[in-house]
Amino acid sequence: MSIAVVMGVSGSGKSELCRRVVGRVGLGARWIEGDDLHPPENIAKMASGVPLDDRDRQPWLKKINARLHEVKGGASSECPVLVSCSALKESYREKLREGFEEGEVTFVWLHISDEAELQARLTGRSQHFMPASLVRSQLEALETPRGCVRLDATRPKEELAQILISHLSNRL
Ligand SMILES: Nc1ncnc2c1ncn2[C@@H]1O[C@H](COP(=O)(O)OP(=O)(O)OP(=O)(O)O)[C@@H](O)[C@H]1O
Ligand SMILES: O=C(O)[C@H](O)[C@@H](O)[C@H](O)[C@H](O)CO
Repeated sequence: MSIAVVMGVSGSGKSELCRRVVGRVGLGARWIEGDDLHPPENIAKMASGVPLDDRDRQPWLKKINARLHEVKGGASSECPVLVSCSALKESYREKLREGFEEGEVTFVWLHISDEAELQARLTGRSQHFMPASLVRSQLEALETPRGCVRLDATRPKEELAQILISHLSNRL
């Protein structure tokens, strides 16, 4: 199974990219939205303006990994699975790929370091729990991923979608 974890700080465009791509890379492709798997206390913490710490993120990462194994059990091997998850640290990425074979999980990093742009994106997003005040902590927590597919998150949305689609198509 081909799993692409679309990662990056809050506001980098993970959900937007997955939403655009999932219906266009083959019938049966799946998208797991990492934010949907946070325990309620994590959501409440972020909404109150306090960044998550390593301990908060452990059950969440474990749940995403477990969901991936479930999907693998039921999926056709030709169908890619997209995951949107910040995956900010190397230890988190290790947790996400636990139990998968070498090469089965690809990290696609939406790279952006422009704090003002990220804040503007989060401020412009309605009905979302993540406050723009947490952008700094996200950038501070991020550990540069190695061996990932790196995309410039400031490029137009559709251009990014096309790049990911062609990457996934080449892997099938
Ligand atoms: N390439 C882009 N250029 C300009 N705006 C973008 C781009 N990608 C996403 N956006 C916008 O930025 C905002 C944040 O995008 P999105 O919700 O996809 O980010 P995210 O990384 O999933 O954030 P979070 O981790 O907080 O859920 C949205 O309003 C989205 O439309
Ligand atoms: O690791 C984290 O701190 C979280 O995943 C955050 O990135 C939020 O889930 C997300 O940004 C909110 O949408």
